[in-house]
Amino acid sequence: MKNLVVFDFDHTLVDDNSDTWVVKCAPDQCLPDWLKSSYEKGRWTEYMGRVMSYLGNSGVSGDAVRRVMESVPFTDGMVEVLGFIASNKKIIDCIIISDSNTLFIDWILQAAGVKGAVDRVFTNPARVDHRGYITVERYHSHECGQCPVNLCKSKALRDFLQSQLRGGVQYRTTCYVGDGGNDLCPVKSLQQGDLVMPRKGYALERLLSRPGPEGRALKPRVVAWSSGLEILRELAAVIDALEKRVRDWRRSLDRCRRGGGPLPRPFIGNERRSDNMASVYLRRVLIPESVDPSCKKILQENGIEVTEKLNMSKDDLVDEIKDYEGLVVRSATKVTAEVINAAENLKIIGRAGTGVDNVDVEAATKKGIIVMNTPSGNTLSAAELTCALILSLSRHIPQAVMSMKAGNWDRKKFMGSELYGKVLGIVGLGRIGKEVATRMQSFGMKTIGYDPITPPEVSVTWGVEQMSLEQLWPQCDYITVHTPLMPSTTGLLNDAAFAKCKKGVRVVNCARGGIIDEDALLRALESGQCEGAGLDVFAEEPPKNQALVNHCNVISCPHLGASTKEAQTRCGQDIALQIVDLLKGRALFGAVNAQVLANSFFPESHLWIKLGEALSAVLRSCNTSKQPYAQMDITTLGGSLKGSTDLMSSAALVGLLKDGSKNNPNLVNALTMAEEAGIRVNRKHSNEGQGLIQKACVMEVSVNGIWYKATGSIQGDVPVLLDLNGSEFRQPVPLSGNLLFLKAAVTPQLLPAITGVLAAAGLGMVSFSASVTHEGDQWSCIGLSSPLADLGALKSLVKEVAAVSI
Ligand SMILES: NC(=O)C1=CN([C@@H]2O[C@H](COP(=O)(O)OP(=O)(O)OC[C@H]3O[C@@H](n4cnc5c(N)ncnc54)[C@H](O)[C@@H]3O)[C@@H](O)[C@H]2O)C=CC1
Ligand SMILES: O=C(O)C(=O)COP(=O)(O)O
Repeated sequence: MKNLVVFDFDHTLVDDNSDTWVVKCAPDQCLPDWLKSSYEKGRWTEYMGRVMSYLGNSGVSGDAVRRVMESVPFTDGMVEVLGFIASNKKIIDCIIISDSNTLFIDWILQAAGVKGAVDRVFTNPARVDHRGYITVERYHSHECGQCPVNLCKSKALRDFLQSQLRGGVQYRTTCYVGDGGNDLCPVKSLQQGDLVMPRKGYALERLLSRPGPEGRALKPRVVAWSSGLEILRELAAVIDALEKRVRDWRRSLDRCRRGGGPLPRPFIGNERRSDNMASVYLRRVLIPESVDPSCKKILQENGIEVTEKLNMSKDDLVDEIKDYEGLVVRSATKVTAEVINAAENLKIIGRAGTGVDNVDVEAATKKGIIVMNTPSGNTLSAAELTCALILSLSRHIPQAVMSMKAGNWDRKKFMGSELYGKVLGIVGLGRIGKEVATRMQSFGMKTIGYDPITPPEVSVTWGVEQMSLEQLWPQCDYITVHTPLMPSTTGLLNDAAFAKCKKGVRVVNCARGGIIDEDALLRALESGQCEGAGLDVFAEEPPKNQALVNHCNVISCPHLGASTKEAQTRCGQDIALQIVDLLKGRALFGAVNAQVLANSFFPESHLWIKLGEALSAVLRSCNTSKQPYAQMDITTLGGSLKGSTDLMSSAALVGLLKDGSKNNPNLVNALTMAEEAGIRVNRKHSNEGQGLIQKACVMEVSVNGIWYKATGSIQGDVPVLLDLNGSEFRQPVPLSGNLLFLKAAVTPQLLPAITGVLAAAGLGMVSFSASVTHEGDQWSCIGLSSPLADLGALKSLVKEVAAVSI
């Protein structure tokens, strides 16, 4: 039996509203007032029709709209969720029911390469008409009094379920993931055993948590989510439950075979784990600091041996790490290049938290070790501590507490100032920066900020106006930093920046020591340019130099941003589950250095990885000079390989670099190793398949100015060669086994002479393919029962010979 996942689109799969995103195409990126005010409640599709006509009339082409739509951001973790669904298609069907339109959804899914996860989309039909304008129509008419006129999601879902039932498909569990008020109607029709996943902080969650009938009468289980990881976990649990059923069923079958029980009913389900190349073997994990116990428990429940050894010195860690395939740390453990290079077996470094500045990610990548963190587990706790420090600075709470404990009652000394109406500058508008902004706005603070990546039109939707740092410094009463520690953020707030600030500015650092230059801060505090600082983090932890900590206007904490029960539980669980998901080949979440692996969880991707490796093995064998490679060009062809170019390039490099390199190349380090070996890598995708071949990979390598080229594809479950060095194989050559490639002018004597050599070596011919003749020569590929050890005897018969075992 299958499971069904139903997604809303806007603010669920994507982190914005695709219909309002389209305004970015409009002249000056805004719509005229007459158009905006023409919206009538419940008649959104008609309004969108007018918006699209307006865009058409303004000269905005369908292609221009498509380009803008392709930039709509996916919600955190949703691409991974879709990847997971795509790799479990045998047991998960997935549909989208949305008030957007067919064009937008299609473009956005296609651009992210996740369309394969979705079986059906129920939304307003849209098309580009003969004028090049986009037109949108209502999805259907319905009689539900509670939904907008164009779409009742409940009816769409009911109709789909009924038509599936007619086709013999009944779902075991339906999981509905949504955010908005119009998701309430379908959710009410779900049954016991189903699951509703409302997005945290959005209308659906509020409606479901009301004490009224909506919340109470609901039959399905409700689990709120804020990132795709939580959805992934629920879906993974559904699959685990299914796998348990498979195990139980097998046991019953065994019993029956031994004559001990009735024949169990046939079981239909996905008994095969996705066998992609990202699956990693992990037996032992070391935890050298205090990580929530749930981490150890989850890892152990999944058959991993866990050793906790706290307070290890650097040398102890260098000694100890050799025996482990996994390492889980927080911020105190410094995972230096020395530690990494001593870690002979290490495959994963898990950071139960956000910042990875304590891990030498570059050294890990070079060694092919995956580094992953739990990016959202402690966001709220860090944001709350930041707010607490801002409040404490404004009212001198810590100093007043200390004074009272010393027996004083000093009301004058601790005169504060209100936050209301003050300006808070937020440098770094990522997860934590955003949460700080929305919380401090409730105190009436004006929030301004700077972030080189977060678009101003996005931050403005949560009340933060962006500007340059030059403009920001002089306006702020308070400044808080929320960037990672990197060369570009080290000393971001330094003497020069303090000089530009308002006299009496107060600063908070809950991100990383060093983002605010500590010496400059002390000077600013002493001169009165800075009136107070709230510090949770220090350049050196614990700080040996106590000058800042001891300053009367500094309030400080020993790196407590993530130290809440909730954050620790989330981070501990998240990192363990992420490791388990990776081991089981389900999904890759939170990797900071192995994004290329994320695509390896899509169906068929393991075959494409195999093809990349096989093509490079063929080309490697052609390079008889054994000179180093200067360049590799990879082109993927065909729409469905869009998004797989990087993965295929890394796979091809793995194949190319395997020869003669000391380090083991893998998908994580292939690109870095190629760079080190001086190989220029060019990656390209073209949506056009070549001739009849709709999906293919073309790989070319150059050695000493000579180019070798192979084109391959997948047929059934097998990588095949279509073309070698310009000679086309009309009958594709399966790339497996012991293969002999020969280039020669076609003569009647050639084949008997070759078979004679093979027979003399005691080898049988398993297969034979020949290319079309190219410039008088033909490439042949002979499959052999065993590898031919000595190619010498063939060299006198042919122009080129290469042997490879795949
Ligand atoms: N005190 C504590 O216990 C905790 C500290 N942290 C620290 O907070 C940092 C931020 O965490 P998140 O918000 O989750 O990360 P995030 O990745 O969501 O946001 C960081 C933002 O900084 C921006 N940024 C990068 N360079 C910048 C620059 N030069 N100027 C301005 N902005 C820049 C990025 O574009 C990004 O939007 C982490 O890197 C970590 O070091 C995180 C959790 C707990
Ligand atoms: O997650 C982060 O970046 C933090 O700074 C939290 O560090 P911790 O896990 O508390 O050592």
